Amino acid sequence: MTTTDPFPPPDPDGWIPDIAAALEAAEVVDLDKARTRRVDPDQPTTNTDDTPDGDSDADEDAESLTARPEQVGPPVDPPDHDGPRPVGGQRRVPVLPAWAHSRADIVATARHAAGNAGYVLRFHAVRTPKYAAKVAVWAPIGFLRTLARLLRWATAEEGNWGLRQDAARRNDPETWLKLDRQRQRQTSVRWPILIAGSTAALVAAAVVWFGPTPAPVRWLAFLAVVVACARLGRPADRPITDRVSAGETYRKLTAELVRRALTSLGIAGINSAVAKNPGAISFPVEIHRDGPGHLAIVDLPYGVEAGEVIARRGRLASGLRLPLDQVWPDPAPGHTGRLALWVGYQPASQMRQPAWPLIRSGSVDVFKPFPFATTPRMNVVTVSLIFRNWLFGGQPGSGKTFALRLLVLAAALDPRVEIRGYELKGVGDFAGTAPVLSEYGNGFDEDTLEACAAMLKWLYDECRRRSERIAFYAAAGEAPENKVTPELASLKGSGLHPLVAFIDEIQELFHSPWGKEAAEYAEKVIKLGRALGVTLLIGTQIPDKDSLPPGITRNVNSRFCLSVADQVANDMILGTSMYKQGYRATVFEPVVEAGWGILAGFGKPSADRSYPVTGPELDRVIARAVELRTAAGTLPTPAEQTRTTAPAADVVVDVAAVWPAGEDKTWNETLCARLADLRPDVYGGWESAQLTAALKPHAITPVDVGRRIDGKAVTRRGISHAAILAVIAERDRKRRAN
Ligand SMILES: Nc1ncnc2c1ncn2[C@@H]1O[C@H](COP(=O)(O)OP(=O)(O)OP(=O)(O)O)[C@@H](O)[C@H]1O
Repeated sequence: MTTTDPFPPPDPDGWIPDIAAALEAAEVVDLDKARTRRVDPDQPTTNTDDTPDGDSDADEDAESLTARPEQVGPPVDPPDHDGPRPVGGQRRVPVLPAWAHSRADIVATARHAAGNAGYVLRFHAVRTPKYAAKVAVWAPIGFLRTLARLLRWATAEEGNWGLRQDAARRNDPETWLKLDRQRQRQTSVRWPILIAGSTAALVAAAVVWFGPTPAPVRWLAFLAVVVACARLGRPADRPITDRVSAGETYRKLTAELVRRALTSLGIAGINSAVAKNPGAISFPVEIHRDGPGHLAIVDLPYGVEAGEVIARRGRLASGLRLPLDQVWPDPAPGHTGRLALWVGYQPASQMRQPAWPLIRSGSVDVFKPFPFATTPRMNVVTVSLIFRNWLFGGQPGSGKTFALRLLVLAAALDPRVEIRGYELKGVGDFAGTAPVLSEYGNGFDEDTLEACAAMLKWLYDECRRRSERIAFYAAAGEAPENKVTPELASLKGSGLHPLVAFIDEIQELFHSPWGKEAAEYAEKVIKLGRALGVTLLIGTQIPDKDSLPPGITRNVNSRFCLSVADQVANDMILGTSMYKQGYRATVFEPVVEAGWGILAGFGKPSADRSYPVTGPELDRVIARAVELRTAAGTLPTPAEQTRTTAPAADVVVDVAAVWPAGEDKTWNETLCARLADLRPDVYGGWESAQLTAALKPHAITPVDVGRRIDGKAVTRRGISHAAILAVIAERDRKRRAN
């Protein structure tokens, strides 16, 4: 049966039903025929429109099924006003509206309102000259028009004059005289009122203008009068201000919009169910405001899983006509066919993320959760370090180093935690945290890689030592479950204080000659260390099986997958079939959406953005961590600290940076002087021999460079530009190959 809906679907762009079009489309219904056509309420409605993606939101609107006895939840689109609704039935309206449920929600709503107000203000501010011109033209007209109206009112001729003329035409002097007397009576009252009113207005104006009124008040009053005159003088169809036609790219989430988007996904289960029964997609709760956006809880047709929709997030966003990062589908609690679709007021990339709450104050207890990221709704996501191992994966520029470093900063704020780590990229991303690190290495030279592998072996030995200690305390009844407890972690001399070790860009290690052995130790540490207070944090940009052995990926219990290029990388980091289930970090763009990733291991996986802490903020956190550790007596002294490489100076890159333009060979001493200017703390006082020694590990050999000085030929030690460029090119090639 095909029925003609007299009311077409709302205009998808404006969401205002086109009433004229609806009236045109209306047809006269023969009631008798319509009654015989009426469906047996117990029979499912059939639809001959068998195109799965047909114009379903026009013909198959569950909300218009008034004849159906089945009640599919409460109304899905609440009215725009927040007026009282009847209480009773099966569901009670929450006492507080959804936007007032938490401080974060209130702040988000207020921020959204303030953002809108700001937009309107800016909109009008740039048009001020245009408004001023309009006011200048219309104000005198309005003034004269008002004057004429007042005079007309005082003479009381309006209406009366016409009636008197009529009486005169009918030769009815009695009526004429009566009307004239009435006019005279009215004018005798109105003229004094007008004269007194005008005088009072003039006096008030003079007082305001010439009196002791502050200048801003005076000008405001003048402006108010002028604008009022302009309003009275403007043509009825020409407002002074322009209409604010469009603000942000936000549109209210409605059931119709959700239904259209879901039916456009091409999921056979949804389309066939909706074709048979338009109420197959239902909304158990009203669509409501939730933080800085709207939330729709959707019950999908029987047999369709929320994961199937989540996996098609891009198509869903297309169906909603919104940017991808404004549309956040998630599985909802209840059953697997329940979807929580949250649509933000703005794309997430345009929302301002609050600062990490621990930058200014506070410490961390690694046995308790601490803030790590925010959700698209700007809710805080907390994570923990103890009894966990972490894997961070993502392509270059996805923000994995920042995310990993955030955990190191959190660990630094718990003075009990011993921290050791290596960054194998060699750019000094962790150099700022060095004061609190017991062991630190930076670089991808052989010494650093060997030291990093040695740290993993040391961690494994430490795990063995710790397991003996745990056995001892368990026997004494102090380690229930044979795990480190907060008491044991705090007990000086227990040897069971929390230990956090990090390795960023670990693929460099696994590809090195120490890779095989290191992978074995890493896997053992991950398996053994968890209960013993040893936490390993790993970051990698190449999650294939050579760069990240499966034994490691299988055993880590906390994962943060930032932007990745493909399904394989996604599932290597998050675990098998996560991509299929709809957890796809491929949707994030590197750099643009840096810091966004799928966090798994803390309940339901979710898309979150880690807090970026860098520069002075990072220094601030480390300064506080140093204070805490000094007070607790756990700050590693320089003598205790192991440093395998000079921090954060890559001599090859630095030589390339200071190379004199246009020269293909240059003296070492020229370079040393320039290097000292670039980084006085690292290269200050370097001489030619030192530079030669520093470049030797990179296979850059010195050459003799001849110059003419004061007419004499002088030959000294130098370097060829080509050698430097070759080393850099080789590094780039290796990185790309990785
Ligand atoms: N949570 C975040 N929020 C906003 N911007 C971020 C965030 N994390 C990182 N960024 C930005 O992304 C840039 C790259 O971050 P990061 O160095 O952590 O990436 P990466 O994945 O380690 O890349 P690479 O492997 O190239 O070093 C940073 O310089 C920073 O500007």
